[in-house]
Amino acid sequence: MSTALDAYWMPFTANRQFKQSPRLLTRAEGMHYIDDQGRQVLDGAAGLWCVNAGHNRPKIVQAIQQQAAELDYAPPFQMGHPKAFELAERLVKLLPEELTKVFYTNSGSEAVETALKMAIAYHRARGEGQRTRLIGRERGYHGVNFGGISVGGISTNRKMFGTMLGGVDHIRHTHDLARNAFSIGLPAYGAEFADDLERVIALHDASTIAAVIVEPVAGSTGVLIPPQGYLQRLREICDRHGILLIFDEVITGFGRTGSPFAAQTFGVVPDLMTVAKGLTNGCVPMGAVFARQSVHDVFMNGPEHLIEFFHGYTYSAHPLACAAALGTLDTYEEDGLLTRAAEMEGYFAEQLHSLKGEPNVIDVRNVGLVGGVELTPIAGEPAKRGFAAFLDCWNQGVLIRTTGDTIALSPPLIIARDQIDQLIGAIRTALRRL
Ligand SMILES: Cc1ncc(COP(=O)(O)O)c(CNc2cccc(C(=O)O)c2)c1O
Repeated sequence: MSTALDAYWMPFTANRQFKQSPRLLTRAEGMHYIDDQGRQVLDGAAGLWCVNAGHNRPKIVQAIQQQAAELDYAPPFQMGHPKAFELAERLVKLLPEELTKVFYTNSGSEAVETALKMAIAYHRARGEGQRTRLIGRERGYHGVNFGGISVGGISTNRKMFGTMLGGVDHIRHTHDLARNAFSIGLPAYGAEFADDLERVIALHDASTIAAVIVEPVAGSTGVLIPPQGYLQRLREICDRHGILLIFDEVITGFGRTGSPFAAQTFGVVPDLMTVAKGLTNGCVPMGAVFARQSVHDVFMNGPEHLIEFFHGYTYSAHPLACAAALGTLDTYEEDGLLTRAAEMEGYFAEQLHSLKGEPNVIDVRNVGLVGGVELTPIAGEPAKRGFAAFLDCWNQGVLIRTTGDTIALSPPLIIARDQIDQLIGAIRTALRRL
């Protein structure tokens, strides 16, 4: 099948290189893709960190098919449909009890923009409208909209887009190769890195700061695992200064770290939480912001006929997305997937860390069913070794993600031991050839 490739301008892709040698996926089932050559490819990336239940799960497919035939679209402004409310009630039951409200979006980037706006509007509603500054973290990834790249800390995601990135600052990242290389699970050193927030607060004064946003596990930058005690310290500092803490759980949400959410894995409850990806098992675009009752209630003042929060999207709470999410939660619950990463963590870590000592491996990091293998960059050609590893694994029939010179693994949570062996074996073979 020869598909014309010219018109589609692809996202986050080396378009010219791809179109010279395209990689097209045509089907998927369970742990595998089928490419346009009929090759079976093991999915070591859950698509893009999102297909947590594995591909083409029947309950999800049926839910989408049925919904499309019943109610194709319902306006979410001043109108509703039952599944939007049913889904919100089910999601809240999976969350830490403090998080009781669900605001729907259509992606992780939109969830981040929503949370940032919600944080600033919250302080205004409390009479502290001067709290407009947002604090992100170096190496953070919070999607690609202007708010997300402003609080984000990856220069390649920011440098092309001008100066609309004001009103933010960043705390330092938590990567510490010197002390924490090859840590199994949470690194022992680095809780004190959270104290960098006190430096930023001293510079700007807490009275000007609305929120801090971090990924509990920094995914896109190359899987940085939070040092023991680090997130707890961030929480304490935010509480001390009346600053909202936002956990961006677009990647860690829905079982990735061994609990439904990283907040539960690490025992720290944020004030706002952003999710997407695993929310619908990647099948229909959807995101959400989970909020504490205390945040929500500050908005619920004034005349009852007035809109309390002037924000939302045409496709918020889309019926197809809600149906997909409900089918996804059914599948997670039936297969015990929201805690299976905790059961598989030990074996996954054992196999992943067996890569220590392979050529150019300078660190291995893991928690739950997410892992990072950091490689020595080729001098003067950053990311080239990483991409070569990706291509070599692809040619072996295994899909991995690489970010810079780090291999990022986030397989569907249904992965079996022999498939973990296949995944790690393909990486080992690739590393010995690079
Ligand atoms: C923490 C976090 N926040 C927001 C987003 C944005 O979500 P949307 O893409 O749905 O707008 C993300 C998305 N993260 C993401 C998306 C695509 C690829 C990769 C990768 O690291 O290979 C990571 C993310 O990881």
